[in-house]
Amino acid sequence: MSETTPHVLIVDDDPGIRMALNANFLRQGWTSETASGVREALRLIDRKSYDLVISDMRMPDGDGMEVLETVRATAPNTAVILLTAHGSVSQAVESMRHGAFDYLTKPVSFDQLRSMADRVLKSVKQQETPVAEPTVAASVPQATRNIVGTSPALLAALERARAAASTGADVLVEAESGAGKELLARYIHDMSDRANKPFVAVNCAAVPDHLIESELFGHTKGAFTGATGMRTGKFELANGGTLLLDEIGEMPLHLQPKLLRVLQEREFERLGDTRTLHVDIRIIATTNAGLAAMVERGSFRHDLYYRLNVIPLSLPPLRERMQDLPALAQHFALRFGAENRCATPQLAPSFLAAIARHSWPGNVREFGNFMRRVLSLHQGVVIDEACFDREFRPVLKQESTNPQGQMPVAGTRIADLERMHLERTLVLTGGNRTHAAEMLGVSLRTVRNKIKEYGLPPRSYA
Ligand SMILES: Nc1ncnc2c1ncn2[C@@H]1O[C@H](COP(=O)(O)OP(=O)(O)OP(=O)(O)O)[C@@H](O)[C@H]1O
Repeated sequence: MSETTPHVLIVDDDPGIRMALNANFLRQGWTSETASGVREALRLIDRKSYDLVISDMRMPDGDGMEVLETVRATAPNTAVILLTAHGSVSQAVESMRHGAFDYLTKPVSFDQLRSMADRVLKSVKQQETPVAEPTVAASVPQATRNIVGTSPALLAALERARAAASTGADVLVEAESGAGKELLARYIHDMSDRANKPFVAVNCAAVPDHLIESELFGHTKGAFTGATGMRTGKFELANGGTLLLDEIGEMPLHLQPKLLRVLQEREFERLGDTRTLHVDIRIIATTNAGLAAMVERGSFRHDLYYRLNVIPLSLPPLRERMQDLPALAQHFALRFGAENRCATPQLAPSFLAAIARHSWPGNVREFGNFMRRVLSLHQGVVIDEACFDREFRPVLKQESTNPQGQMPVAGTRIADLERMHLERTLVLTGGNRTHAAEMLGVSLRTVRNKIKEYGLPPRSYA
């Protein structure tokens, strides 16, 4: 934010509102400019820098989300307040106001807008100082804005993450699948002094066992059959920044000593090479299985566990922070509107009440998948409880009444067929993933990945 008077851009296709706000801000001694639509606003944002952009949501040539996305991408220190004429989601919007950016429902009084503007600008200023208050208030850096929610449990996790970020120590994030571990890891990176350096993620469960060593450490040409060229490993790629080892519990036992050495010494060799490479990285590992129990069973080395667990962080499952649901619902609705270049779908209070009656065992991933399904299948209408009832399919429960099921009608998407087939198989095997993998003729890893991809609640499956 500039040290002098704030510079504001008002975007509204209604000339009356535009001129009234402009005159009021100018009277307050602010520098104010106006744009009559999205295109003009994007041109101005491209050329000049503003402390604050106040944008109408619906305009003939686009919507305020486009303005917001552009500002987020190009001017992270510019605050955005969106104005909407649609009041049906006031509760969600109120939560959203604290989570992603500020939001006011029209008609707004100038005083109301002015006091929100002051608060937002103050928050930006705090964020620009080196030691900022941990908060998910409006107009904070990109990473924070992506983490939606204001429940005490989430805020406490973010506060701890910020504290961890400032230390530079390695971190172990433990949470259920889909709860937001990777998001939290990115947040730690973005809040740390490595923010401008690479953030490299490796999903240890997704890389086949025989490839993970070269994936991490790289290899020279001819290091093993099939190594036709030199490959730079993820440790090298992350040099200076952060390496995320997602699902660390899946790290093969035989590789764990080598990983321990990198954690301790920050050095390693590429496969097929004798030269020792030194790296400066922060490691963030995540796990959704009880890693401590794996240590007890001997499937994870205790020395590696203690080395990784320098700062343990946990993120509560969604059912323990249900307060975040309205803001998350609104977040997915806004995203749907932006991605599909349509107006942001409206969510009725009855819909918000319906989602709050379920515990979402697959966490934010399951909830996000559900929102995408509802919004895709009910376009152009207010999303209410009836839409919820039609689309909500409690995983397993519905299928378990008739595990054999009937063949779905032609026209069902292949991905839906695959999901249904996987769910049925899991019902038949009593949730045993190993048996399900055998029945389906795929690897256990594939079953795990598909469970994750479709947002099926992991707890249900042994
Ligand atoms: N608080 C949140 N606000 C917005 N989106 C979220 C939030 N938490 C999670 N998500 C979204 O939910 C999805 C799952 O999150 P993420 O991948 O971080 O979870 P995870 O715990 O790492 O999952 P897994 O253990 O399955 O890898 C992502 O699309 C992420 O963007």
